[in-house]
Amino acid sequence: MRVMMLRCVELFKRVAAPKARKPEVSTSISGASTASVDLDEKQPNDDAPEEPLAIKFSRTDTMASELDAVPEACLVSPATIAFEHVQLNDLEILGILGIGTYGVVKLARHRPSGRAVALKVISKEYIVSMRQEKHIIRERFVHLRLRHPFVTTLYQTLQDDNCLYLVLEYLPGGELYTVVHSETKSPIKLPTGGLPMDAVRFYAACIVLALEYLHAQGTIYRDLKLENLVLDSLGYPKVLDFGFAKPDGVATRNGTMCGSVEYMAPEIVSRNGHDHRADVWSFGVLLYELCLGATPFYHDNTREQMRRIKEDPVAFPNGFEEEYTAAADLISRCLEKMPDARASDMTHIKSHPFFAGVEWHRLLAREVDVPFVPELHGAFDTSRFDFAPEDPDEFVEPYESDGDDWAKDF
Ligand SMILES: Nc1ncnc2c1ncn2[C@@H]1O[C@H](COP(=O)(O)OP(=O)(O)OP(=O)(O)O)[C@@H](O)[C@H]1O
Repeated sequence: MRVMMLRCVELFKRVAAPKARKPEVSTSISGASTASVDLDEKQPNDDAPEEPLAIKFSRTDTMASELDAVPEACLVSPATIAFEHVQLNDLEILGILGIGTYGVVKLARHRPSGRAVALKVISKEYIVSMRQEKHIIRERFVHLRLRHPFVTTLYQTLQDDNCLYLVLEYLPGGELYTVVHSETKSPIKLPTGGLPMDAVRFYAACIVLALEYLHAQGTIYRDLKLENLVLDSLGYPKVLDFGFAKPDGVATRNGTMCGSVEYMAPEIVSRNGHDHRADVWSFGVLLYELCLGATPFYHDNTREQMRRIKEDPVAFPNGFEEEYTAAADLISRCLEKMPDARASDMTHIKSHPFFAGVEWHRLLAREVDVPFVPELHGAFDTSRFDFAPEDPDEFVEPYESDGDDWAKDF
C-alpha cells in the first residue's frame, strides 16, 4: 500500500493543483503536516484496556422525535437497497477522488445498477504495518450503523486477500475545503478569506446537527476538518471518514492523540483524556476557518502550533468581533482551553444567538436554501475534485497474514 499510495500521491501531484494543506502520508509530528494522526501505536500501554466512558450519551427524546419527523428518504438513500450486495467485480473503477492517510478513495460505477459509488481502498499490509487494525474495524463498526442526512452513508464493506474496501455513497460536490480555499472552484469564497456569514451559518448548522447526532449515538468523531466534509449534489455537507471515531462503550477518557493537529483540542494535545467536548473545540476551529479562511492557532511548525493551542487565546482580526459579535462569541466559547469552561454540547450550541433564525427541522429535512448548488453534469461528474485517472500500473503490496485473523469481522 505504501508503494500504491506513494504512486497515487505522485500521480496526484502531476494532475492536481497543489493544496496548501492536503494530508501527506505521514504520522510524524515534527513536520507541518495536518494529516489526521493517531499516535496510539506509539503509546507504551497501547494494549491496556481503555477507561470506560466518563460521560454517557444517549439519544435524547428531542433528537428521536426530530429524526422521526425527517422523511425516510433523507435518512437512508433509496440507493442503499440496491447496494446491499455489492461484489467487487461489479465495480468498474474510474479513477481517484482523494488520498487520505490510510486509504485511497476511488470513484466506481456499480455495473448492475449503473450508479456511482465511492470506494475507499485500504491495504491490509499497510494497516498492519501502522498498527491500525483495531481502528479500521472500529471505523466499519461505527460507520455502518449511522444514518443521518449530514453523514455519508456507508453501504457495505468488502475485502479480498490484500485489501479492505468501504463502499460509500458518492458525494460529487467536493470538499468544503475547496469551497473555503479554492480560488477557481468556489463561487462563494470572499476575496478577504472565508465565506459570507449566511453560508458560514448554513454549513456550521449542518455540522452541528451531524455532531449532535453522533454524540447522541455515543460516538465522538475526533477528526473534524474541512477535508472530511464533502458536499452532495444538492450542496448539503456530509461528514465522512470515521477512522478516529470512538463508539459508545469502547471510549473514552483516554490519552490518545488523534485527529488533525490544527483542529486538536488542548486536552488531546496534552494527552489529558478527552470526551465529546474535543469535538466542540474542533467545531470552534472550523467555525473560525469558515469565517476567516484560516485556522486560529496555525503555525507551520507543529510543536509551536501545539503550544499555541494549549496556551494562546483565540485572536480575531481587527473589527471582526464588533461586526460579527455572535460568531466571535460562539467561537470563543468553543475554544475555551478547559473543557469544563467550554460550550458544553451541540444542543447547547444550537441555542446560541449565532444560530438565531435557523429552522432546525427544515434544515434536517433538507428543505432550506443552500449557499450554492454545485454545477454538475451527471452522477459521475468529478469536476469538483482533483480527479486523477486510475493508474494501470498500480501495485498493492501483498498481505501475508501471521495467523492473526484481525480482518475477519470486517
Ligand atoms: N464518499 C465520498 N465521496 C466523494 N469523495 C470522497 C468520499 N470519501 C472520501 N472522499 C475523498 O477522499 C478524501 C480522503 O478520504 P478519507 O478522509 O476517508 O481518507 P482517510 O485515509 O481516512 O483520510 P485522513 O487523512 O483524513 O485520515 C476525502 O478528503 C475526499 O476528498
